[in-house]
Amino acid sequence: MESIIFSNTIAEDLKSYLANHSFSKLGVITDTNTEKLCLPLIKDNLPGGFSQYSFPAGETHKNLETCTAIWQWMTDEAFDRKALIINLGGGVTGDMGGFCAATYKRGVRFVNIPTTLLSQVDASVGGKLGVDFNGFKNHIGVFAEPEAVMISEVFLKTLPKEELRSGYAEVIKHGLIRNANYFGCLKAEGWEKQNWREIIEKSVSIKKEVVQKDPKESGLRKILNFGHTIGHAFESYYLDSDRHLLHGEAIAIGMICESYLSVKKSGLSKSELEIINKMLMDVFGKFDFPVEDIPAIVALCSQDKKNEGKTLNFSLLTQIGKCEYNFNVTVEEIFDSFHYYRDL
Ligand SMILES: NC(=O)c1ccc[n+]([C@@H]2O[C@H](COP(=O)([O-])OP(=O)(O)OC[C@H]3O[C@@H](n4cnc5c(N)ncnc54)[C@H](O)[C@@H]3O)[C@@H](O)[C@H]2O)c1
Ligand SMILES: O=C(O)C(=O)C[C@@H](O)[C@H](O)[C@H](O)COP(=O)(O)O
Ligand SMILES: [Zn+2]
Repeated sequence: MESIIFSNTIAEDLKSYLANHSFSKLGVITDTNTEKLCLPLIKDNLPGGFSQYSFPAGETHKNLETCTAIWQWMTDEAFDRKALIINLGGGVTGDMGGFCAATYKRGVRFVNIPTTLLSQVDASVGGKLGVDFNGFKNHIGVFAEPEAVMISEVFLKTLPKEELRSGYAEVIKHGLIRNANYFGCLKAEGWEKQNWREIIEKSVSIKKEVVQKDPKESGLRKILNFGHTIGHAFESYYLDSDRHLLHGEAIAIGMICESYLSVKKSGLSKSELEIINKMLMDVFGKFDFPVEDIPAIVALCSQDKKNEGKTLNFSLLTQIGKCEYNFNVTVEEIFDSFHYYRDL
């Protein structure tokens, strides 16, 4: 598994990391925001002559077209197999930059420097890399580990509040699936004022523990996907619309719908469902969407990676802090969960 370095002095720590690792060329991948806001924090400590590529920020650019541009840049820069790539950005940069590195000339090494809360607590750990394809989330990708992940809260200073909140959805997920005490300590009111260092370290330890036991998601790792079967469907469906949802916002909707399904299918109590709903509604509010959209959103669930054949497999809660996987859910039950959410 990759080494994860928590750093209060990211520029110095990166400099010494690079001094201790040999590479033929250094490439830095950013998006347009992290180029402006994050690269200046480390740039002076990078070796002269590094090459940089920036793609337009946002999920709509997490696709094969952007990968082609990145692979072209690597080719133009004559990166060989001893090159090292640094992915400096959020989950989109980490997933896509990592995917490009892991496939270029069958794989060059890469280091992730996650700059959003979401990517620090979740996306940069566990080696899931990839891009969206024809409306399906992370449909094309590989598992490959970065050489190292360097996490620093300094980047969070410039992060917009809604992006911080998006990351908080994955934090809530970690408590719900694996640690009831952790969930109990998470704030709803005043959620934006927290000890992020403690939260990042706790979430990373939960994610690492699960991934170490099942790196390629043959079983247990599916619990990290709680809220995502339905959440991804919402995220994809509204990607190009004025109802656009951030990843965590979509997962928050997914976690409410899937907690409702957990009452029906995996024994979650109604009282715990209400606790979960209150937490998520207090933090995220209610997402309004037309009833006519429901069939198309439900249809997107059919491409979820946990499914086997036509069987829709969900990861569901048995209680707060415990999640199990491979629950077969019918299309009608998914419809019910959407109506439940709308009626809250
Ligand atoms: N691989 C995994 O295990 C995993 C886990 C969770 C999510 N994901 C993926 O991660 C993506 C979501 O990640 P994300 O929320 O980080 O999205 P993102 O990478 O799009 O970043 C969110 C926004 O914040 C900006 N930004 C990044 N760092 C900043 C900073 N320090 N200051 C100001 N702005 C900054 C970005 O430019 C972008 O506009 C989704 O594609 C999701 O599927 C992957
Ligand atoms: O690491 C995992 O495993 C996860 O499922 C973490 C999720 O938060 C993340 O969004 C992941 O990218 C989803 O993966 P996918 O296999 O459903 O595309
Ligand atoms: Zn996620």
